[in-house]
Amino acid sequence: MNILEVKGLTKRYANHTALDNVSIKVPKQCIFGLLGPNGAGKTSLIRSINQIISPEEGEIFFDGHLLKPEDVFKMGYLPEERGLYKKMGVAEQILYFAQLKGMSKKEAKQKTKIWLERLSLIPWHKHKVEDLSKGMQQKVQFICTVIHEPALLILDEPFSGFDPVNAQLIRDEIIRLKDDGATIILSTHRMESVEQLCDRIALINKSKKVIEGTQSDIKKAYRNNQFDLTTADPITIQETPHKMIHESTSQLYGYKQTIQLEEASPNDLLKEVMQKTTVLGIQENIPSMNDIFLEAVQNGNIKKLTNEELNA
Ligand SMILES: Nc1ncnc2c1ncn2[C@@H]1O[C@H](COP(=O)(O)OP(=O)(O)OP(=O)(O)O)[C@@H](O)[C@H]1O
Repeated sequence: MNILEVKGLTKRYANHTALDNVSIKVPKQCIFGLLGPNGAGKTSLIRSINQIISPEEGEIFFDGHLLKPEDVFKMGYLPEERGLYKKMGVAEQILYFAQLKGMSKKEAKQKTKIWLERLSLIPWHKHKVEDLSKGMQQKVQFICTVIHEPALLILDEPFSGFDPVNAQLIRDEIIRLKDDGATIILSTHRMESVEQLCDRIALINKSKKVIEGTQSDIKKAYRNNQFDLTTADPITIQETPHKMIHESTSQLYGYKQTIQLEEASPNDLLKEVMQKTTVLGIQENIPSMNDIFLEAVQNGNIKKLTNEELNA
């Protein structure tokens, strides 16, 4: 079951088309990475889902029905440009946003205490927001976004302004929110977080969706038959169809090289190498999401996913 389905969305600003016939499907309780270079159209898509802007064409379905204004109460949106009232107290502000999203004062108070404890903000709860460091303010904004336990959370660069320890804390909280039943759309340029968190990914480039699928299907599609091979002695792989693309000598243990297999299988490679020396290790070089992003956006190399029809 999809919590969100976007069908054929087109958004134009004056004479610029920011979204061109974009469709995505976001299944319930997944972390969905919305990726794309600057200016691709991600914010335009997020704002359309939040009903901040109106697209010219297309439809958005939320939880099985055509999106309606009151669905905003079941969503939480952390925009890239943060918007807290700097002169307001920390707890006061969280309570304000919680009630704005429909929570009773009693429930909002209970949840505020839990979240302030979770994110180590209890000593600051009476301070004005402007007294807090940037990272602490980011934590307050995160709480304001999630306090009403929305079914759909849209987080735009949620890790910006955080040190590595607090970024990990927020990553852990995102996983906890998913485990508790929420669906999360995560828009970020931090590819290590995408690798760590996202079940599914859509890549938007130049206003169009160019890839959509599970992280594992996307990685399978971009496998390039490269293997890191470590051997006891330095050897040269000359025989076709192997192509050695890099050789480096490990100072600690064995000799490592990266082999590009053309026609051959890893077993063929191993058979050949085993006649010459001892194999200490072989591992497939799976492209990272960062490699795939660059390949798709810079080189325009868009691979078809095997189950693409499921995502069309
Ligand atoms: N209000 C607007 N008026 C005119 N053009 C706009 C407006 N908002 C966005 N655009 C243009 O639409 C395109 C898509 O912008 P959008 O903010 O959706 O991209 P993005 O993928 O979120 O980028 P980034 O990663 O830099 O935040 C850009 O070329 C942008 O200049």
